[in-house]
Amino acid sequence: MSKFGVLVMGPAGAGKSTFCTAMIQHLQHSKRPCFYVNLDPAAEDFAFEPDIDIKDLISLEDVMEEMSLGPNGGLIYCFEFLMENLDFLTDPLEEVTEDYLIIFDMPGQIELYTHVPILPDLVKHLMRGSLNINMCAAYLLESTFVIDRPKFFAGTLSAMSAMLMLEMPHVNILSKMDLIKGQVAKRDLKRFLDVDARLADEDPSRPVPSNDLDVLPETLDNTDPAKTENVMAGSAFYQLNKAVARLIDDFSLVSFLKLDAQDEDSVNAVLSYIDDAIQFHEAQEVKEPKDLDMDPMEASGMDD
Ligand SMILES: Nc1nc2c(ncn2[C@@H]2O[C@H](COP(=O)(O)OP(=O)(O)OP(=O)(O)O)[C@@H](O)[C@H]2O)c(=O)[nH]1
Repeated sequence: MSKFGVLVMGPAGAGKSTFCTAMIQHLQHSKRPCFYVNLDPAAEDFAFEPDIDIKDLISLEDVMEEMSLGPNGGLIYCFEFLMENLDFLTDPLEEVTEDYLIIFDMPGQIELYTHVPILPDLVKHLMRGSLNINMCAAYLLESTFVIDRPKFFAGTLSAMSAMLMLEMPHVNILSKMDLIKGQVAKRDLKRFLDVDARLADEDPSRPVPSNDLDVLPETLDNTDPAKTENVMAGSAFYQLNKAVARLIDDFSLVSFLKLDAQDEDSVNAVLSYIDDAIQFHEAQEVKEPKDLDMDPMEASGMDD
């Protein structure tokens, strides 16, 4: 029997916990069970009480105080401690059935996704060990980053780095779409997302490409003389930006879904992509005849 889960990741403040809350609410409205796992040892004030909370094992505050570590070193220590005490996760997760969506709310320190091998080891344990969880990652970036393109490219690269490191299906998400207000910002977003974005406006569930090489020359604000120097064609900085954009573009590695956590249709659209990535519905369909208490011969059509 498989289990199904999503690892909600992204930089600090990207809207991970808000998205988890919106997903739990939406799943409840749809009468789907979910199991909420908080893996942020610094998180407080949950809208929904987690079913597993890493803070019951170890808290960042205690580690920082007792080990005299800073927030990043403390977080790595907490995850190393979790890896030494995996039963804390495994035992309760063993009980979760295949109709549940397991939501893992992750910390925002980007180091965890890019610098150390802890997360790949944890993901391997969840996906390949006895738990056998079909998982995907949901990587959130703030949509307002699109207006500040160097920030957006950096964010896109960090999403790509997490994708390469974790080797699991990824759903990349532009969060806080409600903040994209005003004609300039909307035009910026639309131009940035180009043709597919216009299609995505018609179908909010359609993923949109992460980048568009045509917008790159405007990557930097040309009203700022200091920055304008960098935009000059041929400058090393410009060429580097262009090469990075082309690399991402050529491999079509990163595309984004749009999310407004306050809009249930938007949450539903993102959830559909997550369900597809983990093949949630296929497993439920297989399960249906058993649920309906059908004769196995009848269910398989062998009595015809
Ligand atoms: N306008 C708007 N604000 C949002 C949205 N999602 C989150 N926020 C706000 O963004 C801030 C950060 O949101 P969180 O959900 O705590 O972000 P996080 O990624 O879990 O943050 P860390 O746990 O610090 O990594 C909060 O003030 C939220 O209210 C959204 O869709 N729209």
